[in-house]
Amino acid sequence: MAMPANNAAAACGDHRADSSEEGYLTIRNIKLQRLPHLTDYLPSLETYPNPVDNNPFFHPVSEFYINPSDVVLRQILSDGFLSPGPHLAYHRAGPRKRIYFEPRGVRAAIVTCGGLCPGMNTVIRELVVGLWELYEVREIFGVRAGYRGFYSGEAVELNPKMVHGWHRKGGTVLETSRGGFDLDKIVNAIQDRGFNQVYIIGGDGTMRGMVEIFNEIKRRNLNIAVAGIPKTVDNDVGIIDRSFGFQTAVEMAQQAISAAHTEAESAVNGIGLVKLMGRSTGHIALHATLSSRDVDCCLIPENDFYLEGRGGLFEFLENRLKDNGHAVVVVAEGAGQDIIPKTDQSHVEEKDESGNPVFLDVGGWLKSELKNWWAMDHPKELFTVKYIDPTYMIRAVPANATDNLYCTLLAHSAIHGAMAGYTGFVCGPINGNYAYIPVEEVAHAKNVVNTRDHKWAWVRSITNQPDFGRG
Ligand SMILES: Nc1ncnc2c1ncn2[C@@H]1O[C@H](COP(=O)(O)OP(=O)(O)O)[C@@H](O)[C@H]1O
Ligand SMILES: O=P(O)(O)OC[C@H]1O[C@](O)(COP(=O)(O)O)[C@@H](O)[C@@H]1O
Ligand SMILES: [Mg+2]
Repeated sequence: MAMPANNAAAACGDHRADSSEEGYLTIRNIKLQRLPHLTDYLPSLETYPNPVDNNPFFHPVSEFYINPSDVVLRQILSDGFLSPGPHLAYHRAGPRKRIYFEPRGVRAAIVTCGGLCPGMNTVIRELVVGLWELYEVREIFGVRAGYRGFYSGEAVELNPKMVHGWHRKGGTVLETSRGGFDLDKIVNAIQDRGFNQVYIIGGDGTMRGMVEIFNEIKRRNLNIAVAGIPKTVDNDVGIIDRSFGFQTAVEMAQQAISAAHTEAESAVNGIGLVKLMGRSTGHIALHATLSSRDVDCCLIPENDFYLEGRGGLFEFLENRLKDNGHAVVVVAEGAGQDIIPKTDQSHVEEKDESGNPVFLDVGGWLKSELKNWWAMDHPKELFTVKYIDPTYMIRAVPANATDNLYCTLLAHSAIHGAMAGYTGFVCGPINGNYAYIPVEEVAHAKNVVNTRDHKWAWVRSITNQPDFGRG
């Protein structure tokens, strides 16, 4: 008998559900975020036993399966007096006892979109291996080169043998691209090719596209589950703890900082300047600064800065050079965009194919400003700026061990969710536990550095950098 898997009220017994505000279900002190499910618009879908039941490697015990009423709390820190509840929660990720797809009837498609990020190949590999080994799915396809690949070419058939060593490679074997989002063509192609599970690996832009795909599939009443796996080297996707590949990128960034430090230390009045990725968020710069300890000043898009006068960057560096003889500055690519003088050409904001702003080169500009400043103020003293821009080197690498494990759990969570009939969802860790989150929410939740919290205070206590008038 089919149990409406999404309906936590039914799962918990209706008497325990206190109210059902739109988008949420309040059960006692928990406000559970509603998760889209195929039965929302196809109410009479059949269910099947989970094939993991018969898998000789799992021997599932009763605790193995996740109940529809198992939740992950959004906030684990709260003031008991100020926030007595109800507390926002999401459905917990993991295998369900009954599933909504007959495994041999599944035709899965996997696509990667947007910029590279360490671990993309691991996610693809684990989707293929997980679908094959856990659920006995035999029709798995890789869509080539991003969203446009749905309608512009044939998908590649994948199996565990083919993807065996992919976790050791950087980039994405399926290839990726920006732009090329054509809703009708994409959904027509999904329908024509008979895909009934679509796994989308991408960042904030990709997730906004996924919302449209999911809504269109729903509008057409199609029995197709759409699952998202958030990918962003910038760590700018909200709600989840962090994105996969981010830690690997921070590790790579540290190598650039370490080289800048060596160069600066070995020169008279040496400045090591490192520009790091981070389109409009400074997470990579911040984490690389905190973990390296060699950084004297960290400039991020969330915190405006200025060069001249009291409390400015030049004054700070002057003191640092006097005290230490060298200094290291880390700047995120999106920082300082408002103070870089614009030429007539650069006045027109450039955009990439996906509509993301293309930034002016803050590193190159800062390097020349530093040289001009020193030449003006100390014409007779030696001075060196060594500028390092590792750009793609921090993201075009295989994932480290932690990220590889993380990618595996993400892929398996996505599979379990789609098999359970959930759709229009993204999976990710919240406070260390894997959850399913409606894609609509993830697509609009940006994760920026909070310069008012402890982490930023920690950066300032390590660097002693100025607050640039925010004090
Ligand atoms: N608002 C949007 N609606 C639909 N598709 C979008 C939207 N923004 C981006 N996309 C598509 O998502 C894909 C990846 O977007 P992009 O911003 O380049 O990377 P990321 O997803 O990593 O942020 C591209 O194919 C792009 O056309
Ligand atoms: O040159 P590309 O491939 O467009 O990528 C550059 C951008 O990609 C990023 O790594 C972010 O990419 P996503 O938005 O795809 O995650 C930024 O840090 C950087 O500005
Ligand atoms: Mg993005």
